[in-house]
Amino acid sequence: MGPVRADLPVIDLQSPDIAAATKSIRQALVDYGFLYVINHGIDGATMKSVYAESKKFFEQPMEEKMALEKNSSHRGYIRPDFEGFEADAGGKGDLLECFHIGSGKSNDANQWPSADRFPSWKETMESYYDCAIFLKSDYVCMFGPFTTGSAMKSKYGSDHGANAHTDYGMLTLLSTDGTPGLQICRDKDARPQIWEDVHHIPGALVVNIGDLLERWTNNVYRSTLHRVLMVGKERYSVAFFVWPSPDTMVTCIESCCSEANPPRYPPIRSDEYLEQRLTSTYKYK
Ligand SMILES: O=C(O)CCC(=O)C(=O)O
Ligand SMILES: [Fe+2]
Repeated sequence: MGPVRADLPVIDLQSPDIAAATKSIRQALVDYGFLYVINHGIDGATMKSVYAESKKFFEQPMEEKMALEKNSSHRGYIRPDFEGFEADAGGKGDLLECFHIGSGKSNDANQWPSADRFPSWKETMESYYDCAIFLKSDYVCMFGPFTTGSAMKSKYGSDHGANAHTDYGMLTLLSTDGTPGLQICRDKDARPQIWEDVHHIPGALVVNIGDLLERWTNNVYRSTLHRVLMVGKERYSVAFFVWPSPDTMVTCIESCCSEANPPRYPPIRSDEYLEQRLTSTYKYK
């Protein structure tokens, strides 16, 4: 028998019953750290163009892609076997290719393919980015009023997937081209680990919690271990990572601790935490 299907809740972001939707979101984040959202406002045409542009970029010869290799701000192209998630420390990196875009159109650290050969690349990616930012703001207000940073990653793989890992930031909004492979492991300490398939729901986005939010909520919300197994077919996905603004002090949220359940982690600035995590991920250079 293959892995079971993860029975993740589907949250309708246009639901008129906000109280019920909020309750389901909270429960899903406590139980799984993963959920689906529908009616999220990113239209099918935008999605389609992001995949078409990604495909065109990743299909280029390696030397063309390497001309935009990731810079010190972690923006740009990441070749296969470069991104090593900590969960596999000592092992090899992922056999996936990625392209990272960072927050803000004014951000000079971003790298873009040449406008001659990719006339609509930048515009397409920025348009998706803007939709995701708009969407993210609905979520972020649940956690309090602070501004956020973010990054977007377009990924491509054909033979091997992503090693088991948790995401680092606050939230991840994930879209895939429908090719299966994503799996979650709800109890990271269980042995053997039990993996469940996250099936594709056309048009839905998968939302999951990252380690920073787990830390912020004193482990009330779960950053769930996940991985991507390849099924011998090419697969594209786009992940949008939501981070708090760099100077945010991540100090245990009051309602998540008490005398009996004291904070497990000392306060840390958001940029310090993320830099530590990014540096250890990209140590394979
Ligand atoms: O491609 C996917 O389905 C998941 C990718 C992922 O987990 C990540 O980029 O952090
Ligand atoms: Fe991930």
